[in-house]
Amino acid sequence: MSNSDPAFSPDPTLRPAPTPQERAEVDRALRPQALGDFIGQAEARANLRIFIESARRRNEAMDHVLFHGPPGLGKTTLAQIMARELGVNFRMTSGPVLAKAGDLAAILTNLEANDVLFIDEIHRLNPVVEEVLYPALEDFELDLVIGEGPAARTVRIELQPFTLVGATTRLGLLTTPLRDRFGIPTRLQFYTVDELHEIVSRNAVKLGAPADVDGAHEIAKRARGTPRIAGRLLRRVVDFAVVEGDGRITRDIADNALTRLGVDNLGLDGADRRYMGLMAEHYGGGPVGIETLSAALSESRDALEEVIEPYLLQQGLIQRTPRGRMLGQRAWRHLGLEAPKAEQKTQGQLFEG
Ligand SMILES: Nc1ncnc2c1ncn2[C@@H]1O[C@H](COP(=O)(O)OP(=O)(O)OP(=O)(O)O)[C@@H](O)[C@H]1O
Ligand SMILES: [Mg+2]
Repeated sequence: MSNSDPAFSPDPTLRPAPTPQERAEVDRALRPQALGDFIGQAEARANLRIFIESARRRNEAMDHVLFHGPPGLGKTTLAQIMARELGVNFRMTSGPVLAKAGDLAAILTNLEANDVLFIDEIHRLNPVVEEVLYPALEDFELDLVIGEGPAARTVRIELQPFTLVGATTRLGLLTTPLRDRFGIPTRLQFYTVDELHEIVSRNAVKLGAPADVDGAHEIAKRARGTPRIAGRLLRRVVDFAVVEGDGRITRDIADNALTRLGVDNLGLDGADRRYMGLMAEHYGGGPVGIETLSAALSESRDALEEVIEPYLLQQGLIQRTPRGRMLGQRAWRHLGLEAPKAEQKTQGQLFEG
């Protein structure tokens, strides 16, 4: 519709489908590399900038950082950016991968001074490994037990100072002692539509399919506040733009593509609508327990709590109450259903008490 938009520089070249390797390269190309390229999370970014600069000037390891928040908001990306800005190596592992204390010891003893060690899914660390981590975080020391039975002895190993960056989608599952050892706990927030708009516009150019203002807006507003989803939707819209349009992303192309992919005008997909539809149709809008929803939807409780619910909560589509989940008024409207009278009464009572 806005072919005359100045931000619009058409590149109608048809290109062959990318190989998986090319896709990985695109992923790398889309990941912001410097703090200055990272859009959104203004507060976290401003603070990190100070802490990074201070650590650099003092030539010290930066304090340990914990990133928490829903998937796809940029935890891994920020950890990589931190290492790059600090000018140190980036080592990456994850909670479930570190099965034995020795696995962690091997990584820690190989770190160079001030390196960043990133542990993804840190809430899934084995308790034995976690014990080993405590003195490493506090005093840069490892206490390792060598041998077994009566011959067992403890050796203390000095480590280079390092920065642990932990990431988790489930802050509540972290033990208190582990949580307390992070000097810089940082919660990542859902992105605003304007922030996602900026991300989509930049990435569209990098993908060779520029988006006009309305096209980028349409994708941004349907990306569930999440850059990873924005990236995924953008790629699919590019496919439609290339095959059914002239390679440029307009509002019509984006709207048509996203609707055909089952992403509605709030950005909800089939899984979100199934969740809300079940609550409306079978449980009168709740309250209904998470275990019941999990069984009825054949989705793990974790998937519901980590992936589906955060955005629905943020959008006021559902509420969490002591007695279970409830559908909000907005969800009833979105589903095109009438909220039962009783539902309103229960809600009133819950919020009074
Ligand atoms: N601020 C941002 N600007 C542009 N792109 C971003 C931004 N944040 C994240 N992305 C992109 O979104 C995708 C997901 O980011 P990332 O892998 O860092 O998320 P995450 O929080 O680590 O997710 P998970 O919890 O699933 O590990 C990446 O492709 C990344 O390039
Ligand atoms: Mg990650």
